[in-house]
Amino acid sequence: MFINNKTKLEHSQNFLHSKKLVSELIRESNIGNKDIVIEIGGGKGIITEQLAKKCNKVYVIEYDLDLYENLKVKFSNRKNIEIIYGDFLEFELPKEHRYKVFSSIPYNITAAILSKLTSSCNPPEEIYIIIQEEAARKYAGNPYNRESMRSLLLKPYFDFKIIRKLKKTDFMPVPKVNSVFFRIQKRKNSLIKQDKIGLYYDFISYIFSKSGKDMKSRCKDIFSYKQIKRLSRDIGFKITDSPTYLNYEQWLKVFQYFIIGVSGEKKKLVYNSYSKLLEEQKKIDKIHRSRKKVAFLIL
Ligand SMILES: C[S@@+](CC[C@H](N)C(=O)[O-])C[C@H]1O[C@@H](n2cnc3c(N)ncnc32)[C@H](O)[C@@H]1O
Repeated sequence: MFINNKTKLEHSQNFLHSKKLVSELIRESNIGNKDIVIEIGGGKGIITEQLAKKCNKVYVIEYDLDLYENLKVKFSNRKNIEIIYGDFLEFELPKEHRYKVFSSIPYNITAAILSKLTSSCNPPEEIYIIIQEEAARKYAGNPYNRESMRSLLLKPYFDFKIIRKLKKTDFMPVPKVNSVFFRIQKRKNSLIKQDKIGLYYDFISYIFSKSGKDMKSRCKDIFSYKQIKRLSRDIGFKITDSPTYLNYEQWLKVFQYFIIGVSGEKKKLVYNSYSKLLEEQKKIDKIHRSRKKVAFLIL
């Protein structure tokens, strides 16, 4: 009994209980009858059931053995539902096919799930997730929150939208935190040209990894005082603002200026900043996750 409770807590299980709500959420998405959809954590199948009526095929990955076995039985006669046992984080995403994700995700692995999906070489066309409100705001940045390094690194490729807020009582057991229905949509074309995207990643990582609280101190090695003063006037920020005060559009303008107005020597200062950041992140992830590798192939 004790072991069961512990397992359930680790798997972050707050279940939706209203079929009406689930069908509204699916209606608010762009899931259609041609779509192949991955559901992370099927739980008791409340989303799976209705997704399968709307789309071509649903692949459900469930990490709780009891829930997995119940789902297998419940959907044994449904040809367009495939239930897979395992950890989504060890699951191999489709390499070529178009697909979407629809899921009420386990909140304890939000960052790992979103990092896996958005950094894939073939990311989902659309990700519809129920997620903790605070996390959604951080990912989306402006206009829901101030921008973060994460939102600025993702925005060239993805568009974010909080579709609606949910009530705590929409879940059983009732969670302590607020939740939202959130959409991450892959852009048809990146907002930054392919040959400049590496430099943009390095540039943003450099500024956000630098010490100093404001734009003036973080940019001092790449822009002269005169340049940062002019940029602040033209783009509309204060040199004493924190980098998170500038929105994505303003950052694009600062980056454009960095491309044309800064010497090659100064550009070199930002090189490899993104890969250094990833290395540090990897070290942190290694500490957090020492899971056994189980790979699943789908599609
Ligand atoms: C918040 S519940 C949502 C369940 C159900 N879809 C619903 O809406 O009621 C999250 C589900 O993800 C499962 N889960 C937790 N960690 C997982 C992982 N690493 N991989 C796959 N499923 C996981 C849990 O067992 C649980 O069923």
